[in-house]
Amino acid sequence: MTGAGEAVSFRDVHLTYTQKDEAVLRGVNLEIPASDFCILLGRSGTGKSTLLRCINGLVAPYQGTVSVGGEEVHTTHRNALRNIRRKVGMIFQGYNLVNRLTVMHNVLAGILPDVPAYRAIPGIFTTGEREQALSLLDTVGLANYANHRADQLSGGQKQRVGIARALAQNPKVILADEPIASLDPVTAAEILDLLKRINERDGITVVLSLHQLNFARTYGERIVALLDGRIGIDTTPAGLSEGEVDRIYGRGVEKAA
Ligand SMILES: Nc1ncnc2c1ncn2[C@@H]1O[C@H](COP(=O)(O)OP(=O)(O)OP(=O)(O)O)[C@@H](O)[C@H]1O
Repeated sequence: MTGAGEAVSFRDVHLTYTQKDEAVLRGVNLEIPASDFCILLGRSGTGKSTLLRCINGLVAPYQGTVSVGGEEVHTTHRNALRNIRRKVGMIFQGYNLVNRLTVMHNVLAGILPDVPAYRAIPGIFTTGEREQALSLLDTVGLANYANHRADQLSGGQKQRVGIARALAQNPKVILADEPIASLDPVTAAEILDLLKRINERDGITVVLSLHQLNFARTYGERIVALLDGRIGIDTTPAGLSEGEVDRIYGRGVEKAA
């Protein structure tokens, strides 16, 4: 289990991609306690991916600080960033698997930063590492697919491999950027069930962006939404009123859904 305290913290974070455009994040303050299951909503282009990418240091704010487990992400120390990235697993809408590799090798990719170069480059793994990967494939329900090529899997199965790969790095936090956007509703619910189970079983903090309100309400413990570059809504599923939904998406979305 992760310890008590904040898993992820944003303090007055401002971020821009180009000098000429308005900043995407304009004073984000957000504290996500360890073991939270936090769902991030917001219209397209409001900066959900950007916010998630700040947490593992893929993009950097020009003002403010982001911390993971109390450590600042954007410091000048490369080792600090490397350590934080090991604590933060990421899963993606497009899965980001290596299609020509087996399911097993895709999962083992999660531990590559911890494997010495003489084994990492030729892809040599110990029996213990393979057993651990197989156990994670069992966790995500794909133990029988270890030797299949990744491109032989369905979308839902690919996302399960993505989750197993993230788990392989033994993360404290999992970030999921629209992990169900390409999946049918039944498969999407299965993936969210799996993430929830991992969150509850291992105490891993999960932060995920979604566009589906029904799923946000069913699975979220906490729902936050980006409005005008800030966290404009921070509530629970029960607290997500029609008025709040209108503030996020514009009027009438709930009635149209
Ligand atoms: N690499 C980049 N270079 C320049 N601008 C970018 C870059 N990535 C994102 N942006 C811009 O930053 C803003 C926020 O993008 P972001 O992808 O974070 O939004 P989002 O809320 O995740 O959108 P969606 O729901 O459509 O995935 C958008 O205006 C986008 O065009």
